[in-house]
Amino acid sequence: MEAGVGLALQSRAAGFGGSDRRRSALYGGEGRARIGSLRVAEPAVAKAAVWARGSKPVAPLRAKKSSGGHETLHNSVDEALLLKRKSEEVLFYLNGRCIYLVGMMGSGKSTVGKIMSEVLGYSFFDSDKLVEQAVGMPSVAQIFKVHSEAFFRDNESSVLRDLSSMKRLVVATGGGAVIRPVNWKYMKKGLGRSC
Ligand SMILES: Nc1ncnc2c1ncn2[C@@H]1O[C@H](COP(=O)(O)OP(=O)(O)O)[C@@H](O)[C@H]1O
Ligand SMILES: O=C(O)C1=C[C@@H](OP(=O)(O)O)[C@@H](O)[C@H](O)C1
Repeated sequence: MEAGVGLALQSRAAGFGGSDRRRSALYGGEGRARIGSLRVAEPAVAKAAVWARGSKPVAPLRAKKSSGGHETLHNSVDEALLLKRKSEEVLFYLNGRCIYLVGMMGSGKSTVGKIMSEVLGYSFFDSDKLVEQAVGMPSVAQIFKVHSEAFFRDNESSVLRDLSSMKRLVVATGGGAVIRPVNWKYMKKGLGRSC
């Protein structure tokens, strides 16, 4: 998810898309990312100018040598703040539509989802937790162990089906949810529901 945030930022810097009005609102007209500051570990990035909101570009930031020898870029930006600003920016366009976060295990879906849901005034659901509650077991690992992965996946699909009829949700899916095509059907149905 960190890379995802970075990508989001890169796409912001490169011109995120959308109307000119929207882009100028996001980037202050210069077509550049106007962000607070950024704390992100990006592989092998030598230098970057970070445009601080409301000021001239700050001096290019020197990459720091990390133990692995790769240069990484660390800035002092609060990703949570960045996510909050991004959520505020997209809220108008969502019109109550749900947000489904997909990604590898441990990529940050739940962490990011909770932050976004607070800003958006949406309900947050972690599909893993809903499956644990539905099955009455304390963890996904236990479900895998006592029942099976297929049993878990069946319940995961049932949870996503139920969520697909709701609105104003941020849903952090399990890393393996994307394996089943039916889950994509449910997520797309959920995305299509607006206020
Ligand atoms: N942007 C981030 N920067 C650093 N650590 C993060 C970030 N997002 C999540 N984490 C950490 O990574 C781990 C997995 O995050 P989590 O949200 O549970 O991932 P997922 O829901 O995709 O499995 C947690 O320990 C969390 O604190
Ligand atoms: O990738 C996977 O197959 C899984 C990822 C986990 O979700 P997180 O991505 O929330 O860790 C959880 O659904 C289960 O352990 C299966």
